[in-house]
Parts: sequence; structure tokens; C-alpha cells
Amino acid sequence: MPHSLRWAGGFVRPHRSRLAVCVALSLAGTGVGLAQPWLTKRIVDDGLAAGDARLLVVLTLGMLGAGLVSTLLSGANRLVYTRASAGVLFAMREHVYAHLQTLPPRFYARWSAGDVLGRLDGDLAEVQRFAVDAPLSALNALLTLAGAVALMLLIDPALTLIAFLVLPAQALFLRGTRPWVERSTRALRDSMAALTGFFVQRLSAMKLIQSLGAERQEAERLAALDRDCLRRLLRQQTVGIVTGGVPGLLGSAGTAAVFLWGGLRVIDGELSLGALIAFSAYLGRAAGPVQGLLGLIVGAQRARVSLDRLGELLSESPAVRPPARPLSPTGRGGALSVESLVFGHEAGAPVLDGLSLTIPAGAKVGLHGPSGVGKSTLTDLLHRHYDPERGRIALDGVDLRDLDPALLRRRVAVLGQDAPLLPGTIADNLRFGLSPAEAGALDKDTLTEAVAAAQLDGWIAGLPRGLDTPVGAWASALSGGQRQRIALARCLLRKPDLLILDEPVSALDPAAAERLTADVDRLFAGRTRLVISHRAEALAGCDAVYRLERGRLEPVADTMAEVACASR
Ligand SMILES: Nc1ncnc2c1ncn2[C@@H]1O[C@H](COP(=O)(O)OP(=O)(O)OP(=O)(O)O)[C@@H](O)[C@H]1O
Repeated sequence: MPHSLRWAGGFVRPHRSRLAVCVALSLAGTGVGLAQPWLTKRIVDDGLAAGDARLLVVLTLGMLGAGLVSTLLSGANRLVYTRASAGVLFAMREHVYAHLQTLPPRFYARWSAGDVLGRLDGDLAEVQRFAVDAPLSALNALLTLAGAVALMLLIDPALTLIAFLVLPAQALFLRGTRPWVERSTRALRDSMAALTGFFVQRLSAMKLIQSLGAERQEAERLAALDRDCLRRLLRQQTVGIVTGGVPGLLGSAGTAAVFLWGGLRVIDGELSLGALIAFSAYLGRAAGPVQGLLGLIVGAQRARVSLDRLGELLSESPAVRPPARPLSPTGRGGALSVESLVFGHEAGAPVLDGLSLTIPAGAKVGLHGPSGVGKSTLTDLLHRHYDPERGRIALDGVDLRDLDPALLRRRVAVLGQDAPLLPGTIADNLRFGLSPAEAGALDKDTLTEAVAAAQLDGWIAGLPRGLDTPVGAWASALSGGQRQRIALARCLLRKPDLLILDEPVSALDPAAAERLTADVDRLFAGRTRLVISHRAEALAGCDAVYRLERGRLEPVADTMAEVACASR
């Protein structure tokens, strides 16, 4: 917890001056707020009871002025506070997102998107509330309480004692019900996270749900989650009603006692009516801060749970680290050399076990092998999503671990079987990943050229908005072939030295597969290519073909016969 609090504190620190302004505005607001009951007392006792009309006018105007100042102060406070509080939340979220961007595919295979989203959303907000709101609320509450108590003591010390007799009972009650509050809140948050997870998973698998006719089961599953959420929501509300109601009742008993004893003293002439009215107003103002302070303890416990959950996410370590002093490659031919590579996803179970491969600059090499043998794992290693456990991978003679990962991924492009696109236009997707300067330097002619080279020009010319056509949130309105060709045009614009084609034609029919292979060969002629495929069309024209088996590569003499045999 102390370490996590330090982590959260690091995001609050840059906003200290804004928060100090909030405290100053709160102080001023509290002062003005506390002056109002005092003015009421003077209006009743010195204006009304004494029949002083001039003083009555002055005090009433003072009351109006105090109301105006109080509104302005609280408005300004709210704006400054929102700026600081949102700044803290956004900075924390950006920090967690930056960490998520360093995590390997293995992390995304293990964690559900709903779970990560729940932590990015609910847990971060909980921590932000505690880190920013709690100190300010505590300070505000303490100041208001101290001011109210001081003024109550000034009006009547004995009455103050009577008023505060109920406070220990209220405090004890709230303390006792804390675990109940915490349990019900946690249960509700779990249930809401389950609902978020449901939508994240189901929306991306809607086609599957429809294809398998699982709509009814899924609707029932959602209804069950809703019922569970409603049950927990009602329980949390019941807890809220009780934990808010009982202290409220105790407070009313305290107020009744103040009015009874204070009223008797007013009747006896020992206390003025205005003093009793002002006293009761201060009593009302003191009750809120007390409950607020007790509520902060519950807030701290909730924040602790959220900090733990965020800590789990942040303790996931990146699989690779950028080198302290990256080396610059001497050549730019895209020659690849893999030496005695050993790597496994689980300790002691290597997927690649002593694999060696050399691809001279400009050569096209093919690779195939049974499903699950480690072909995609090899691609992930070549793109440095992981580092080898043993052995070495070098691009143009430089170990990948010595290259800046961003530069490596510019020089090595992967065209996979599913070419995911991001929301935006076709042009946005073509420019994706380029720096603003590079993207700005790409004029429409260059984009059109790349699109024509990828044989998308006919299709794009038929679209009313051409390259500015949005691809939609999931790009599901495009065919697999169209998505793949957009990805191919994107690869072209990045001008890689080494192109890895991981099952590039698996979604295409034989004729389209042949066309795509021929286009890639034409567009990337002279550049190094590694083609991973089960399909003979994709492996056509390779300088050498290897079979991946038991973690190593075996050269294949007759590619076509081998692949045809493997695919039977
Ligand atoms: N994130 C992961 N965590 C644990 N094991 C994994 C992970 N990714 C892959 N594996 C395992 O590593 C092995 C190689 O998987 P990989 O995806 O590289 O195979 P592949 O040859 O590309 O298969 P396919 O041709 O079916 O795509 C498989 O046994 C797979 O279950």
C-alpha cells in the first residue's frame, strides 16, 4: 500500500498548486458559509427583536452578498478542482496504457479485455477519487467542523456538549457498518465488471454467436448478469439507506435535544432565540463533515482494493527491453540470420529448440509445418515481441537485442493472415504507424500509387469517398482480401527491408492467392522475404523452403510435392 500510494501521489504532485488554490477557495467558501448563521442570529436578535429596521436592511444585504460570494467561490473551486482531478485521472490512465503497450502477445492471450478495461476504468477512478478527493474532502471537513464547533462553543458551551453527545454513537455506528458497506460495494463492482466483460467479448464475437445460433442463450446470460447486478445494486442501496438513515436519526435526536434544552432556556430568558437558531444551523453544518470523515475510511479501503488490482496489471513485465545504447545497422539489405534459437512460452517446454536459419539479403525463403509447431512464435521473435532464451537473431549482422525496437519494426514488416484495421478512413489506415512528419509528407499521389500497386485502385475508385472512405469500427464491411491488400499497401509505404508473410493467403481462393503472391513478388522484388504458409501458391518462387518440425528447420528438396503432401 505505501508503495502504491507513492505511485498515485506521483500523479497528484504536478497539480499541487491547483489543489492549493482549491484549498484556499474552500477556506474562503467555508468562512463565508459559516458567517451566514451568524448573520441570521444578528437579524433575529439585533434587527427583529430590537426593532432596528436600518440594521435589518444592512444585515439582509450582507446575507445576500455572502450568498453571492459563496456561489462564486464554489464555482471557481469546482472548475479548478475538475482541471486538477481530471488531470490526475488522465495522467494515471496514460501511464497504465503506456505500460500496456509494452506487454507481449502472451499477456493479451491471458488477460480478458473486460478485466483490463475494468481496471483502466473503475479502479483508476477509485484511486483518483481517493488520491485527489480524500485529502481535499478531509481538509474541508476538518475546517468546516472546527469553524462550526468554535462558533457553537462561542454561542453556548453547554449546548455544544449536548449536541456532540450523539457524535460518538454516530461514529461507532458508521465504523461498525464499514465492512458491510465495503462488501456490498465490492460485490456491485464485480458484477458491473462482469457486465463490461460480457459486452466486450460478445460484441467482438457477434458473428460467431449468430452463426452458432446462440442468440437466445447469450440473451439469457445477459439477463442473468443483469439480475445479479440488480440484486447487488439493491443490496448496496439498502446498506446506503441504513448507513445514511441511522446516523441521520441519531442526528435528529441530537437536534431535538438541543431544541428541547435550548428552547427551555430561551423560555427562561437564559438564551436568545437568534442564538438558538444560529446554533442549530452550525450543528447542521458540523454533522456533514463528521460523516464525511468517517466515509473517508471506507474510501481508503476501496482505494486499497483498486490499487492492488492496478498493481497486478503494472507488475506484468514487458518481455523485451530496449537497449541502453542501440547500435545502428551497417547495411540495409534485410539479411536475416537465426542461430541455434531456443524459445518456449512455458518454462522447460521449448517450442523452438535450436532453430537456425540464414536468409541472404534479397532472397525469398519459404517455411511450412504442422499447426501449432511454432511458426507464429518464430514471427513474434523476429519482430522482437520476445527475446530468445538461447541463441541469437541478427538483422544485417546486428543482434535484434541491440537494435532500437521501433527501428527494428520499421525495417521488418509482418503481413499476417488476419489484417486488422483500425477505425478511421482507408487513408488513415495506410498512414497508421508513421510519424506525423512522415504521414504529412505522404501526398495523395503516393497513397494512390501504393493502392494501385496493391491492386486496390479499381475497388477504391468505385467508392464515393475513395481513400477517405471510413472502414468502420471493426472493418467488417471489407472482405478479407480487401483488408489484406490495404495491409499490403501499408507495408509498401513503410518500405521494410525484411517482409514476413505469415499465412498471407489463407483466407483467399487459389486464384486470388496466386495473384497476391505474384503482386508481393513484384512489389518486393529484391527485398528479403520470409513466407510462412501451408499453401503451395504462397511458396511459389522461393529460393529455399524449410519445414519446421520439433523446433528445428529441415530443408525441403521438392517444395510443391512436400506442401501438397502436408496439406492432404
Ligand atoms: N501465449 C502463449 N502462451 C502459451 N503457449 C502458447 C502461446 N502462444 C502459442 N503457444 C503455444 O506454442 C505453440 C506454437 O504456437 P504457434 O502459434 O507459434 O504455432 P503455429 O505453428 O503458428 O500454429 P498455426 O499454424 O496453427 O497458426 C503451440 O503449442 C501453442 O499452443
